Amino acid sequence: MITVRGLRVVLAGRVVLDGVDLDLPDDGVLAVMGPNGCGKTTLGRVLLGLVAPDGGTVVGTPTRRAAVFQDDRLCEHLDAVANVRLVLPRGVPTADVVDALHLLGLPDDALTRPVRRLSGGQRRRVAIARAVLADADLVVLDEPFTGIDAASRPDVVDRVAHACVGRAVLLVTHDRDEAVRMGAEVVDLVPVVPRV
Ligand SMILES: Nc1ncnc2c1ncn2[C@@H]1O[C@H](COP(=O)(O)OP(=O)(O)OP(=O)(O)O)[C@@H](O)[C@H]1O
Repeated sequence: MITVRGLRVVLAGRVVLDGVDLDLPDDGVLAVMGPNGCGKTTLGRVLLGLVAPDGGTVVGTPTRRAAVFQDDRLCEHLDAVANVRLVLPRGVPTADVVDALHLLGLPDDALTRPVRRLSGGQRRRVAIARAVLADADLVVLDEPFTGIDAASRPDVVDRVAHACVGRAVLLVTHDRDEAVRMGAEVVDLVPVVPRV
């Protein structure tokens, strides 16, 4: 269990998170919702170790962590298979990587081109594959399904939910239906009210 108590984060002199309490089970999805700027991404970045808390405690964060960030953060000159291979142990057959990318809706002709030449939705699928195939105990998914077309989105959500069974997942989303589909407990983050 990851336990967050009284979390406070100050960025550029502004209090972004204050008094945040939440529990993220080792095997479960917690969806964080709330208005733009309320600190959802910042919370995910704290769990990933990218932002240090200015107050409160975060206990139980596992060592192995993976993420889908709002920007894809792919290695632009590598193809989809090579991007996923970055997080896999040596010896995983290429056919297994290809199968995983197919399951997330990548067509054959998108597998072997540098990812800089893929569409936005195709790149997203590669970023998702890389995060869920990594051997991580915590997966932070920051609006992961943005750019995935409406027709295939439910299937991608289901595949991600299936791939994440047995890990702690923090899902940042603006879509309550998506959170429910992921089997998430939903937490509404309240924006910090500036003191005057
Ligand atoms: N590096 C930074 N330096 C200063 N302020 C920042 C920084 N990153 C984020 N912020 C500010 O912190 C606040 C929270 O940002 P954050 O991205 O966590 O919100 P969010 O809830 O994820 O928003 P959205 O729904 O728009 O993605 C915002 O007011 C933002 O401007």
